[in-house]
Amino acid sequence: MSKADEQTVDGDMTTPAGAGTDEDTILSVENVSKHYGGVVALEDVSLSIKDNEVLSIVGDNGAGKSTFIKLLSGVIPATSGTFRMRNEETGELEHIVLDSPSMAKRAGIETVFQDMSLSMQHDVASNVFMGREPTKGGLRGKLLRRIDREYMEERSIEALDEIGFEIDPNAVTEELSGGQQQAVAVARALISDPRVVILDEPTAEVSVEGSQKILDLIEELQASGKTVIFITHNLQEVFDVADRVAVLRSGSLVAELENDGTIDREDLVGRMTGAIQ
Ligand SMILES: Nc1ncnc2c1ncn2[C@@H]1O[C@H](COP(=O)(O)OP(=O)(O)OP(=O)(O)O)[C@@H](O)[C@H]1O
Repeated sequence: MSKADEQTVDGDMTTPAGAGTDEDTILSVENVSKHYGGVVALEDVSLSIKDNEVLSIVGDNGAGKSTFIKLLSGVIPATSGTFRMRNEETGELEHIVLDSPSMAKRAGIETVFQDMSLSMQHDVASNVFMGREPTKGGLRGKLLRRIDREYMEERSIEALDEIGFEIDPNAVTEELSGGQQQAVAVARALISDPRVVILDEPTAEVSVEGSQKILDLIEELQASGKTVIFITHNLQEVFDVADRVAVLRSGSLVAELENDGTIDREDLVGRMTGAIQ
């Protein structure tokens, strides 16, 4: 059953999913623009991302989707605008600076880019922990600390199991299917227990079967309390798993729609192309 159907059947009609008040917001994007020289990639985008929702970002080629997630993941700085994130302790939305990937990670935002940035010749456990290898040993500085391979393998199995995949931690990554590789990339993102997970076209290079597993994985992430931002060109996937849809066109946010069964595919396409203003 698609998300829209579920909400039509089971939804609380008094508070439509994602209807959102400020208290629901986990990440607030405020008047954000990105210009590359004279090219306007994003212009004055404001969007509240709700805690624990699956938000899909759609738009035609060049609409600004990649730019938007590069800003959220600290890969490129915004030209102007503000980001605020809910502080878990105080409950307040607090200004965050997203000037580098490590700052985004520190804020609790992890991104799985379309290329997944996996090291294909290395095994699964090495990829899950890439750059964050746990160590053990090192008695009063006399022994060198060494990588805790046993822990890496155990934790990789667990992390993959949590998202519904059973993959040998010693398997060479290039020998996995596209869907399994995507799962390894997601498991790596989850190792630091982020609050917001961004998936950039996770099904683009994956078989139909694999795509369904990725959609299930998105639902698992949501069930485990994560907020998911999901970029796709496949509108059926949007209808299946998104709570809300944000439409970008020529760098502007032109629509925010609840996936409550009322979105008309042609209307959505029209908003993406500009046929509907
Ligand atoms: N590094 C860059 N330098 C100059 N212009 C850029 C750069 N990156 C993106 N742009 C421009 O910014 C605009 C938005 O591009 P972006 O890649 O964010 O769109 P997109 O929605 O992700 O497109 P696609 O679906 O094709 O990936 C486009 O006009 C693009 O040509």
